[in-house]
Amino acid sequence: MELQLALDLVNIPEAKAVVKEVEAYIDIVEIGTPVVINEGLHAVKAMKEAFPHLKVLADLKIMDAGGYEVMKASEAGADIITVLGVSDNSTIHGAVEEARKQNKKIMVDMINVRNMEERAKEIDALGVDYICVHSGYDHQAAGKNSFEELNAIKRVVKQAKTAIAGGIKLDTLPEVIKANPDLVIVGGGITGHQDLKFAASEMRKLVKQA
Ligand SMILES: O=C(CO)[C@H](O)[C@H](O)COP(=O)(O)O
Repeated sequence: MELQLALDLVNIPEAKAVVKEVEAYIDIVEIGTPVVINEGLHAVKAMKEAFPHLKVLADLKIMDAGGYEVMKASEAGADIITVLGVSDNSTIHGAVEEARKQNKKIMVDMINVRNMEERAKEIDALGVDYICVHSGYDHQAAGKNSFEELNAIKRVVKQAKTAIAGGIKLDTLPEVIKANPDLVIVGGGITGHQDLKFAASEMRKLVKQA
């Protein structure tokens, strides 16, 4: 099981400073959607240049023009790029095709997908690398999480790795781990903790024990 740090509410220097503190405990660093909106793909490039040993995920949440967007993120140095599960199959197909050319990976974010099992099965057949259940900030504010959705996709996904994101904290991580995802994505559970190193190292211990 791997641990991904999501960086959402920071600029490029702040993002680098956070990663410097916790780089020993994480497998993947995510340049979150708000960072890409604020800073552009320069943020991906800057992170890859600063931490070439870490995998960098560009959380573009692609909804259209899958091939083109994946090409641009790849040029910036992203190793993994996100596409939305609610997008058209042709978008996901284009993203996967381009990722194969560039030797990159595609993660499909299942945020706001309603027919979770059925859609996860279809997306798995499109050859994506990760399928990620996700309660976004607006759902989290309404007290929701994706723990049940993880069990749902685990029942049907045969090829892709499974991942979960959205409001995971040190105290809820053990429950998440019970469902055995391949990847756990944590943002505020690390960046909002008073001791970043402690939170990241404890999370790593739990994730690697599983
Ligand atoms: O993609 C995101 C929001 O859309 C976040 O990166 C993801 O939810 C992880 O962050 P957190 O653990 O703070 O919820």
